[in-house]
Amino acid sequence: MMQQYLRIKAEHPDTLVFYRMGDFYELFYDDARKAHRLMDITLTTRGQSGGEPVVMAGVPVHSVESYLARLLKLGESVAVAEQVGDVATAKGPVERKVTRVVTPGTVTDSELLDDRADTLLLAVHRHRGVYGLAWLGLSSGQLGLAECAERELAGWLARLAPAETLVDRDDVEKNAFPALRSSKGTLTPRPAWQFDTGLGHRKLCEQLKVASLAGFNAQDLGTAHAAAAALLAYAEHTQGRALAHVSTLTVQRASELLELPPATHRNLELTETLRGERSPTLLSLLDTCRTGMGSRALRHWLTHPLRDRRAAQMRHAAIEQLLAEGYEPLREALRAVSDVERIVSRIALRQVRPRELSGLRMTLTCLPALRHVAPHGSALLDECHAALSPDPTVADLLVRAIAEEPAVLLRDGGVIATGFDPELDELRAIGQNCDAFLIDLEARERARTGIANLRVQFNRVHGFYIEVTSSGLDKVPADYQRRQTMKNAERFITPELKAFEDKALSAQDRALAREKWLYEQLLEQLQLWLAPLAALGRALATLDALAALAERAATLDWCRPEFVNHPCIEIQAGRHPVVQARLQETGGVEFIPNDCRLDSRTRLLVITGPNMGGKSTFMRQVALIALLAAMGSYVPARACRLGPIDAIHTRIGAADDLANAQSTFMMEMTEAAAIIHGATEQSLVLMDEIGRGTSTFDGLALASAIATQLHDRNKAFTLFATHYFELTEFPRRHERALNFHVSATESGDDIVFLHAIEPGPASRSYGVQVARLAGMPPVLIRQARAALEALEAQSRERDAQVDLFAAPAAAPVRETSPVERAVADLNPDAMSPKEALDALYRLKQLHRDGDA
Ligand SMILES: Nc1ncnc2c1ncn2[C@@H]1O[C@H](COP(=O)(O)OP(=O)(O)OP(=O)(O)O)[C@@H](O)[C@H]1O
Repeated sequence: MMQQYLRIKAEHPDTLVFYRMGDFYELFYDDARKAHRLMDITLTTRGQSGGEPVVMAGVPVHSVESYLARLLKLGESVAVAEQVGDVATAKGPVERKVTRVVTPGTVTDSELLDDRADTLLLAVHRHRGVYGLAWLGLSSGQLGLAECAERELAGWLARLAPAETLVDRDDVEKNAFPALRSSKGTLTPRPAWQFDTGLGHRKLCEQLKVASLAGFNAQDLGTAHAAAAALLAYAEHTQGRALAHVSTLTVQRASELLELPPATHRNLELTETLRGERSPTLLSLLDTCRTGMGSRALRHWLTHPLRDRRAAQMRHAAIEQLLAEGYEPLREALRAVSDVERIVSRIALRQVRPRELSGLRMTLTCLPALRHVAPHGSALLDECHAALSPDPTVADLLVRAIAEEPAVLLRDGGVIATGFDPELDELRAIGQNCDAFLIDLEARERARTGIANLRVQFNRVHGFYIEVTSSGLDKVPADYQRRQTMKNAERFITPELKAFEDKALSAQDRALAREKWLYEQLLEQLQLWLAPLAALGRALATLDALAALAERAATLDWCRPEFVNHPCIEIQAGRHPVVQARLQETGGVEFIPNDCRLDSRTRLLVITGPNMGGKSTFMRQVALIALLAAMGSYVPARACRLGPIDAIHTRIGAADDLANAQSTFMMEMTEAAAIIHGATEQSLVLMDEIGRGTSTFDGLALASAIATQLHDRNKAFTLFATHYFELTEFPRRHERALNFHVSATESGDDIVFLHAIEPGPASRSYGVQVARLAGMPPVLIRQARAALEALEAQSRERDAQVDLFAAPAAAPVRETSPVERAVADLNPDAMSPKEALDALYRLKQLHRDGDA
């Protein structure tokens, strides 16, 4: 048996192997030690193999799913080796085979998956500075390809949030992907040869059943094809079969998406709070979907907003229609809907459970009612409607084939409906007639033996038996054979009962085998309907997400944003949706709405004001409104008009990134540098207190240089919050900049925040008052106030004014050397090899002369 185990283990060296032994899955040696460490299951030793005691740990079969879930969460993969041989007839150990490999990126089990987020498997391949990406949602059937530059990789990882990423083993050893280190999913090294462009192209064509990828606009993505080769091979390997439900491909080009760098994802708390929690975030506020499919669609819209605003506009129009016609009946109807998208994938992978099929049946039968309440009248709603009428054959088949309330597992029987298959019905009838036979037998035997309390019974271990208590033992007839002795009774079997037992048990076995076969046939038939069922899943998901957005718009009083083609961000009475919701929950304090107006003449706002005044909240709300509009949602404002936006960049104070050994200041500058390099005239940039991580002079100098750069060169729409009062001079010298401040008033020693954004610079900073509010001891506050007065007096006395915004002196002009001039004169295209060699000698000579 250990030989068999070691053979299986050798095929799965990087994966924990669960080896089925009776009612347990056993892990051996290092796998056992690891399982002990990760899940605290008891280590034991048993027997010896190769002279060493065998270290093992076991997991009960009935609770295996919960252990798998825990291991997947920890990023581990598991190969499950089942007994496939016949226990009764096997000589030596029963044959075992790995029947499934469960990995973080390829699970499809509804119990192991997060309902409300997609689980993606990603493969990344690097070739000549280009990164090829290929990803697969095994439980949704979506396949995607993209290529990007190194600086964009982190953005893609943040957007896709893969559960597992496949990379070339050599690259892992060379530590070639620093961006992957900060990605949360599991990193799985794969052999280099699996990342092959030609192989990938072929595999993609086979998968999609096409001769060329041109139809998907994916022809020219060689590096991504190489990633796809590894991706598809791994997915098929873990599923043990082809992926019938993966029939289409999306190519995503970064230039088509509104760019949301990882810092923006984090700072705006889109799907996770800064502390890594799921709520309160923008998504948790938005997601009132009735189904997991709807939640996943909504998350996708939020993390993949498109620059082209047509898709968003179609969603806006659908929401308007839902608001006009009523969305509640539709949301009610969606409660009865199962996760069709995942069920369809599991049908394709032939892993679908009986209860999932009865869920699908329920969904299909309630579709007419759902169609009735789903509003028409917008392009997107009409498109969804069209997918809500799948061929009735599927529903009919499921009604006939699957029992009203099927068992959880096929192996328990009771899955196929009565009346579907005459042979199964007959086998079942034998089992059901059992009761009548036993009652009859009991009566006959009592009469024959005269033992009044004789009982005919059954248990799983001993089968059928006749039980006679001690008082009746002397009346037991000769044809009774003893089966078991109890404390106060004996159990017997008779030839008649034995014959019946054989028939009943074999009928039961045959019924189970028949059910299994019928179920497989059913799955085979369902393969014909995968495409329309997948379209149904998508339509239901879209309707659910739209209805949730409509509900949010109505409940939270949001408005439909307007898109225009000229550059502008105009928001009237905008609110930060998450802060507003929190204020309402915690004490009924009113959120103060604020306007924002940026256009081609006003591109940068310098925002000053006290700590706690609401600067960060205001800046974030502008970004959230722009993002909500781009994803197709209504927005928290009275009115909103937006020009084209290509990216939202944010630089907002963050904690030290200790994991990557970067100081706060280094992080601050790295992020700011990325913005300076990436922001365009169509980008929205939030800069919150840049420069505060270093000394005052350094910080001020850098902040003013960064503001100048953003204003003069990038020309991005910029909200620039700062505590450096000196920067309020900026707008006087820069025509497209304006000062704004958050208002506050003093009442005695106390400060009252008004949270209103008003034109002009702040008059003072109120830092000491805020410290007092925070509970600093009075003596400390007095000392700080005295020091502040002294500093202010000193600064008034200093008359010299530094010109913070003066253009730097031009870099000194350097004389070019004779070698450089000679190189500039060369024209390699017009040279013969001989001339080129001569030129090389001449250059060498010139260089030598220069040194001399
Ligand atoms: N418009 C508003 N209406 C009501 N309350 C607000 C508003 N804006 C902010 N607040 C409240 O004030 C708190 C502080 O806001 P915020 O963090 O935006 O201040 P800040 O000016 O950026 O402070 P700091 O300079 O210390 O970072 C928020 O948590 C919120 O409770």
